[in-house]
Amino acid sequence: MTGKDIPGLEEARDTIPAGTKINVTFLGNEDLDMRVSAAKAVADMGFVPVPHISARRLSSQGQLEEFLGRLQEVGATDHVFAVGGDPAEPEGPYPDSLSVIRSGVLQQYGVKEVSIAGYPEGHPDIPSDVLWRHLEDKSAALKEQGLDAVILTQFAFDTDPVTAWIQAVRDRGIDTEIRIGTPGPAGVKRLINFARRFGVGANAMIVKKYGFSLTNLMGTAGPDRFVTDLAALLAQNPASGNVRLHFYTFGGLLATSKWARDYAAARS
Ligand SMILES: NC(=O)C1=CN([C@@H]2O[C@H](COP(=O)(O)OP(=O)(O)OC[C@H]3O[C@@H](n4cnc5c(N)ncnc54)[C@H](O)[C@@H]3O)[C@@H](O)[C@H]2O)C=CC1
Ligand SMILES: Nc1nc(=O)c2c([nH]1)NC[C@@H]1CN(c3ccc(C(=O)N[C@@H](CCC(=O)O)C(=O)O)cc3)CN21
Repeated sequence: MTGKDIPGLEEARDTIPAGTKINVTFLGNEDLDMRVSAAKAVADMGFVPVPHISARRLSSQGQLEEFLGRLQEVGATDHVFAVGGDPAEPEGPYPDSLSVIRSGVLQQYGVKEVSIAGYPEGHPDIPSDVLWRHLEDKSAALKEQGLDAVILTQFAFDTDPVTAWIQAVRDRGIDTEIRIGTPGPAGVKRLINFARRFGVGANAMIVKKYGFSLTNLMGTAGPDRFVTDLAALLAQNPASGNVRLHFYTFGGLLATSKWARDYAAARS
């Protein structure tokens, strides 16, 4: 959820299982108060907040500590997502999430588990060898610091790069839990726009397999086939290890939570 989504969370709360992790983004158009209020709302409703920390958006160590201090007051520091951040140039002392992890500041505010980003299709502005080196270095740094790690991926519409990437992570000896970024049901136009913005593959072939068409932007699309296909592919390969889903709620929290509830119910 974003800092603006507290009403959406209230609307969806009865549809989300207690204890569900809910991430709170660190967007440039939101401020500290909004991020802390959203994390507090998540905790107050019986869910587990995972606030995002965007390294390149931090102007100083003081700002990082102020954010973590405020989050700790509302019981929202057990889990965080440490990510680089989209600014082309760092706004302060942290050029990447590795430098936030290595600062040692996280533990001082009660952080126990850190999720880090994964890119099954790479990143438009970061070379692939740099991404892999940072994934390995972050995994090692978290181990050294005694912090639990989770890898949370960019969303995708195509299961092929996702399964190949999971294999590549395991081949590097990284056995961390992986959460595959999965778009919750949302308007097709919105899905395509977000995919473009973040460099996620969405050509005609990919989206046809996923379940929508580039020539009809009117409807909505959910991850039914994506999740069903992914589950089947992972079941064929036990070396995939611990792989779960992370939903991006581009179409709102309620639409995603209803989708997940109904999908699970249909299979139980
Ligand atoms: N996967 C997700 O859900 C999200 C991803 N992102 C974006 O993904 C990007 C990378 O994040 P991480 O994997 O945590 O990287 P990272 O912090 O581990 O950094 C890896 C390397 O990429 C460089 N780098 C990081 N962000 C950059 C940028 N915006 N432009 C140019 N170089 C950059 C760093 O200097 C470093 O060398 C960032 O742009 C981040 O904002 C942001 C929010 C959510
Ligand atoms: N490279 C990268 N940077 C990101 O910031 C990012 C990713 N990848 N991958 C997906 C996640 C999810 N993100 C987001 C970002 C914005 C909204 C959102 O609802 N933004 C609006 C509405 C704007 C719109 O409609 O375009 C807002 O009110 O801020 C949701 C998820 C950001 N994320």
